[in-house]
Amino acid sequence: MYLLLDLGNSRCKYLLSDALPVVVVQSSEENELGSWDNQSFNQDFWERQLQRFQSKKLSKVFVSSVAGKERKEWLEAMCQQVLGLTPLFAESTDTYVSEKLRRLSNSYDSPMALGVDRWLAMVGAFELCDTEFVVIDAGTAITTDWVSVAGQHQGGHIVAGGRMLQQSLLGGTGGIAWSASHDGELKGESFGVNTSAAVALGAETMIKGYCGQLMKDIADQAETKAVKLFVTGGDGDFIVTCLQEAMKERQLEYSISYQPHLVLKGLSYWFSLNN
Ligand SMILES: Nc1ncnc2c1ncn2[C@@H]1O[C@H](COP(=O)(O)OP(=O)(O)OP(=O)(O)O)[C@@H](O)[C@H]1O
Ligand SMILES: CC(C)(CO)[C@@H](O)C(=O)NCCC(=O)O
Ligand SMILES: [K+]
Repeated sequence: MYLLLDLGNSRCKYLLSDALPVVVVQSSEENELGSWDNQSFNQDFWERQLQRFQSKKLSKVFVSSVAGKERKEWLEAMCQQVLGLTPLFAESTDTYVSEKLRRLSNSYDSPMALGVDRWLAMVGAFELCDTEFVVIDAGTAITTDWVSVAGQHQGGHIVAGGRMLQQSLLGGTGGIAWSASHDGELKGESFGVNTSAAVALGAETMIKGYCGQLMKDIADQAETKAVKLFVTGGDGDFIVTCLQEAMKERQLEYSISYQPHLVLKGLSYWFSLNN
């Protein structure tokens, strides 16, 4: 069995699979899919999470991690201790060659500086279509990446996600935190009439505005009309709604594909084909 881990900023997603690459990432007789909250990387908690894989006859552990070097070393030591295996970490590379021998090219001058979750999500999407595409990963951060028909990464965005937008306000201003602590339920429809609602609805509006501008920029700059939009991440469902609204306003008809496990899918291809 292979254990694939997508270690995000707040959650860790895993897939147990008996074969690589994983074409359809879902729970089945052969595959087990799940996730846990990072719990601030509490040692005991993580040991318990990994212990559940001790009975699975693992041969390899493959990891996508956006954490720093120290955290990777910590995870490596824990996998060695609990599972008796040294995990292999995926990296952003200059080029990825697909199953159909098409090339996906990283646009960064230092390819490894591109977040590996972004690269793997692009790899996952690249294996799903041979058109121009955009990947939006709405997790702790929202990242957007645009890839041409020829597989050239055209660049992207990194934006604070919904929860982070709200937390930065609560953390950065004493008055807002105090007022929010005096709120009960969220009150207001699209405009909040207490602090928590004002902050939450403000964050939603920011994200809606971002999606609207993104659709405008894609419509203006895309090479083709057959752009495919791939959406993933914990807030993916909200992003899908926002993109649909934005497309309706502009009479655009791009297809949207919600792929909750795009990073795990990309991780399985990256290790299966290019390593
Ligand atoms: N149970 C949950 N725990 C934490 N966040 C959640 C949960 N359910 C939905 N979310 C939303 O998902 C977002 C986090 O997304 P995701 O689960 O993709 O996290 P992540 O993998 O840590 O993020 P990233 O991919 O940016 O590292 C949060 O902004 C939050 O709004
Ligand atoms: C932006 C995040 C944090 C999103 O998870 C991750 O992709 C990352 O650490 N990226 C490195 C910076 C970059 O992609 O340019
Ligand atoms: K993300």
